[in-house]
Order: sequence, then structure tokens, then C-alpha cells
Amino acid sequence: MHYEANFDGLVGPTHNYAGLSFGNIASGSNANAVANPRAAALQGLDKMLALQQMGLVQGVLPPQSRPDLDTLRQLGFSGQPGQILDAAYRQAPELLLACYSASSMWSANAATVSPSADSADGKIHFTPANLINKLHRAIEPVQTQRTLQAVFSDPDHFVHHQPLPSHPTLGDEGAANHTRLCRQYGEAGLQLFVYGRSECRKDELEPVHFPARHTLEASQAVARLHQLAPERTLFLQQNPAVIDQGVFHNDVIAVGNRELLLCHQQAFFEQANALDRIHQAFGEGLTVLEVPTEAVSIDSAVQSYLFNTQLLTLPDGRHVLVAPTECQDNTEVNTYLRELTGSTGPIAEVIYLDVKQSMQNGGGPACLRLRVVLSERERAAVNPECLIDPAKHQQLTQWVQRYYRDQLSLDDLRDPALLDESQSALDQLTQLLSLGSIYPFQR
Ligand SMILES: N=C(N)NCCC[C@H](NC(=O)CCC(=O)O)C(=O)O
Repeated sequence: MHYEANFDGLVGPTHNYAGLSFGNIASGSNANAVANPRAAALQGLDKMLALQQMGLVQGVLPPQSRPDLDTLRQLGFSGQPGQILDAAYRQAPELLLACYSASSMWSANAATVSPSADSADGKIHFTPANLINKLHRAIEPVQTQRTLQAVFSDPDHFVHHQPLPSHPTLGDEGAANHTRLCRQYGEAGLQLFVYGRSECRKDELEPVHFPARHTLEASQAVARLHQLAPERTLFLQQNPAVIDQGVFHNDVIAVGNRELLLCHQQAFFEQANALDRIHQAFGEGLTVLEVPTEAVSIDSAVQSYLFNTQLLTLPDGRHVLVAPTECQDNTEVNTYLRELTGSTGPIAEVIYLDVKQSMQNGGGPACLRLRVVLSERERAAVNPECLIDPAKHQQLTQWVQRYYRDQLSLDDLRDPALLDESQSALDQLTQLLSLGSIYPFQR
């Protein structure tokens, strides 16, 4: 028996709206809004419990420690923590904001993961994403690697690679641009790597307004590291025109699982050709649900995050979509989803969940999770304290209620008490999740 486990990033105590992600429309339009870290973390935990209750394997990944004092020191701020925060707030507020972001919650960007059925050595491979396109995200990979090693520590099953070198040629956004299709989770699958631009293929079109964060060269390197078979690996270019409309990752415009791919008509560059290649490489039995622009505009897709849903296969074999409530609020999307589930199509049901605090920064249900396909033995090798059941959910809920604020504005970020609260919270969390001393402040 094999499972697709979802490991969600737990929202950290400094969740805020800083407008840091150019090209991500929600992040820009909610800049300076007052955040509610407590509600954000509880929404995330409730999503994790909901999936566990559906009979799925659900894990949790701890947040990164913020503010990132080490980075601020590296940037020339010195003294006691309070002095560092104060000086950064006055001299370089944009750096302080970057060092305060709780962006590790979007664990789809933490790494690319290939299951053992696809890798030549029969092990699960992890490559943390370098996330070089945004400063607040480029400071994540070192900790990401430490965290993943603490959760998936057994070298008999898990291989951890270094993040790719930090250079624009190798921009890597992790699993947000990676989809695996297969017949059964335990069988060899087809891995789709979707890139926004290529350094060496100069003739390919690129977006003109917003950045293409992920490169072909990064995807090719990850596929090599993960020892994937070339005939079961495809590199597809994202449609640059939709990147310019706010589709900053492929998981904002397409989602796949098992033998199903749900994508917008404008998801890929030269889409007919891209879909042909996918069909050819997969062989018989693949269903592609292509959503036409006249049913759902790109605007509606970006606002509602229709494609940032989690497409899940339940233990009874039914496929369901876990969607953000924003999909109910958008008329086009609501109509499309009602027709989809009202027919005899492959998706049986849509389950709506509230992840508004994350959505307002451009992170839907699928952004919040990193998928790891596990066999029974591999699952037994995962740090058991990082798997969610009702008792763990309750423990973590109480922990959030104890440590998290229910309001955070950008002005609060100079408050050294927030740093103390965050470190106390994370220190306690490493005990709840049996992670050891993974944070720099614990060393
Ligand atoms: N699509 C996936 N898989 N992930 C979504 C990531 C959202 C994240 N938002 C932010 O980083 C906003 C932070 C701020 O503005 O405060 C980003 O743009 O990298």
C-alpha cells in the first residue's frame, strides 16, 4: 500500500502582510493589512485535521524562526536583538520585513520531492528550493533542509540534496511547479516540471511585466539529482502571458493527481502540443480536464484559486477537490464547479475550507502543502510526531492559542517582545514535534 501524504507548513507567529511578492496579486493588494496570525495558524491546522479525517495521511512542517536575526546581522545590523530590530526598522524597513515573513507556511515551495517508485536508487529524494526570486523566500532553504532532515531522517529511505546554487539561471520554486501523474501511487509515474523561462533557450518567450521565477535549467538539475528516467520526465513551459496576469506558479493554473490533470486552457505555452506530450508519455488512461477561458477567465482563476485546490484520492477511490471558500464567492468558478460535480465526471465532490489568512498573501490550499508519496515502510520511517491525528491537532491548537497574537501590523515588527514570544513558541514546538534543536537560536 502506498499513500500520498500532505505535509502542511504550520503558519508561524509572525504572519503578516508586507506586500513582498511582486507578481503575486494578492500579496500586492493586501500590503499593510492587519494580519491575524492566530486565525491563520488555526485555519491551517483545521485543514490538516479535515484531510486526516478523510482517511488521508497528513503531516505538519514547523515554521521557520522569524525574525531572522542571523540574516539581519549578515546585513550589518549589530547589538542586542532589540537594537537590531530598531535599527533595521529605521534604516532599511524592507529588509526587516523580509526577515519577518512567515512565508515558509507555503510548503509547496519548500522542496521538490520524488517518490521512490520513480528514482533509480529506490529512495525518496528531496531538493529544497532556493527561492532566489524573492529575498524573504531566498532566506528559507538552509532551514528548510534542516527541517526536512529532522522529519525524514532515515538514510535508508530518504535522500536530501543541497538547494541549487543561488543564481538566476537556477531559480527553483519547488513543488509548486512540479506535478506527478501515475496510475497507482506505488507504480512509476510521470513527473511534469513546469518552468517560466530558460537561460539557454534565448528564443523562448518570457513574461514582460512580472518575473518568471523558475527556470528550465533548475528543473533539469533536480530531475538529474533525483535520478528520474528521461522517458517519464517532461519539461513544459508555463504560458508567459498568464504569468503576466498573476499566475506566478504553475499550481495557480493547474493541479494533477494520479491519472487526472485539471488545468486552465491557457496554462501551458502552446497548450495543445504540451497536452499531447503529456498524453504520449503517460499512455492510456489519463483524463485531462481543460477549463476553457469562456467558462473561467484568468482573472477569476487568480482571484478564486480554483487551480490551487488539492485534488485528492480518498481511500475509497473517489477523487475530491479541497477548495478555498473564495471559489464559492466567484460566480464563474462556482458555476463551473457545480457543473463539474453535478455530472458523471471524475471529481465526486468539492470540499470548501477557509484559509483566508493565507489566501490574502496568495497562498491557497495547495500552496500550504508538500506532497510526499510513501510506502508503508517509508511512512513508518517518518518522524511520527509530525503526523496529524486529532490528539496532535488539539495539542497544536492549544499551543497556538497560548503563543499567537490575534493582530499583527507592520508597526508591531519592531517590538522585541514579538521576537521573544516567537522563540518561546518555536522552542516549545520542537518538543511537541520531537524535532531536536533545529533552530539557530537553540544552538
Ligand atoms: N503558489 C504557491 N505554491 N505558493 C504561494 C506562495 C505565496 C507567497 N506569498 C508571499 O510571499 C507574500 C508575502 C507578503 O507579501 O507578505 C509567494 O509569493 O511566494
